[in-house]
Amino acid sequence: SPVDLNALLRRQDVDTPQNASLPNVTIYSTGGTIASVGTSNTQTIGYSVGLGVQQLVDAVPEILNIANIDGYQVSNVDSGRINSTILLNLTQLINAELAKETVAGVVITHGTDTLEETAMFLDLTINSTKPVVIVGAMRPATALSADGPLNLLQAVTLATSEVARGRGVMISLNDRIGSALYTTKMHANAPDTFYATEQGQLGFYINQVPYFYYEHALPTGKPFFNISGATDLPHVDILYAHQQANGALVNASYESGAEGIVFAGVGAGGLTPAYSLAAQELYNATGIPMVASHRSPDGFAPISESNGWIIGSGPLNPQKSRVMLQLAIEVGYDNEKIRSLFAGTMPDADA
Ligand SMILES: NC(=O)C[C@H](N)C(=O)O
Repeated sequence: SPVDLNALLRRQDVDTPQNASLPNVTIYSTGGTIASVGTSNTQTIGYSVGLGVQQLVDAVPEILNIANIDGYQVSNVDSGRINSTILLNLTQLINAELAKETVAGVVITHGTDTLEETAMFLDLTINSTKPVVIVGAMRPATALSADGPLNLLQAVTLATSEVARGRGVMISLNDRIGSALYTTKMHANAPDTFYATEQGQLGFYINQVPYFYYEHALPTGKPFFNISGATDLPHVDILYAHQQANGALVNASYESGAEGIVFAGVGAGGLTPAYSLAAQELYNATGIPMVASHRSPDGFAPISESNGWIIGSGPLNPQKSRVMLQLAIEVGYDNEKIRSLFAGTMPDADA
C-alpha cells in the first residue's frame, strides 16, 4: 500500500468483552459533532471535537449486546477538515477489513457537514457487499438530548444486519437509512437533517430494528473505482453559479491546479453567462473535464450530446459530482468516458 497506514493510524483495540456468539463490527472514528464536547449541557454550537472511539463506544454499553467492537481512530476533526489522505486511508482500511471473513460490517463516525462526500467516496471505492454505515450527530455528546449515542447504536445494528447487505454505503441518522448517492444534508442545525432527494430513503429504524422499503438494490449506474494505488486525489473545484457570477473564477481555479471543474448551476445546470464563456474558452484551450450540476438540491442536469464540451451531472448534486469526477480523473477516464459515467446515473439510461 502506498500509504503507510501504521505510521498514520493508531489501531485502538477498543477494550470490550468478546462474545463468540455475536458478529464483529469495526468502527472508524473521524471526529465531528458525534465526538464533540461542549462546556455545558445546553451548548449546541461552538463545541469542540474531543472524544475518541473508545469513549463513543463506552457511552453506549447496549452496543455490546449487538456486536463485538474493534475500532480505529482515523482522525479527530471537524468534517470540514476531512482530506484526501483521510479518505484514502479509510477506503484502504475498510476494504482490507471487509475482506476478513470474521467481520460482519463497518461503521464510520463522521461530522455531518461533509458526511455525504465521504459516503459518496467510500461508496465508489469499497468493493464489498457487507454493510458499510456512516453515522454522525447534530448535538454534541454533552448536550441534553444528544443524538449520537442512539445514532451509533442504530448504525452498529445496521452493520450486523443481513438485510443491509448489497446496498452500498448507507447514511444512517435520526432513524433514517439513506443511500450515499442520494442522501444530502438539508438542515444546518436541526437533528433531522439528512434527507434523500427524489430517489427516496432506503429504510427506517423501528425500535432500533432496521426495516428496508425495497429488496436489495443499488442506485442506477453506480460505478466502482479501484484506487488501491492512489496516494492523492485530483484537485477538482466547485464553482457556484448565481446572477452575475464572476467568470474570472474559472481561470483562477484552473491556474491554481484544478484538473476538473464542477459548476453548481442554476436550474437544470445553467452556468450563467460569464462562467459559460470562460468555461468554454478554458475547455477549448485545455480540454479539462467540466461538469454542470444543479444548485437546487433535487432534480437533474441533462447530459449534453457527446460533441458538447460540458457534461451534465444528471441527478448528482455538486458535492457528489465532484467526488465522482475526482475518481474518474484519478483512474484516467477521458471526457467521453466521464460523460458516459454521469449519463449512467440517469433513470432509464442505456448509455
Ligand atoms: N453535526 C456535525 O457533525 C457538524 C460538524 N461541524 C462537523 O461536520 O464536523
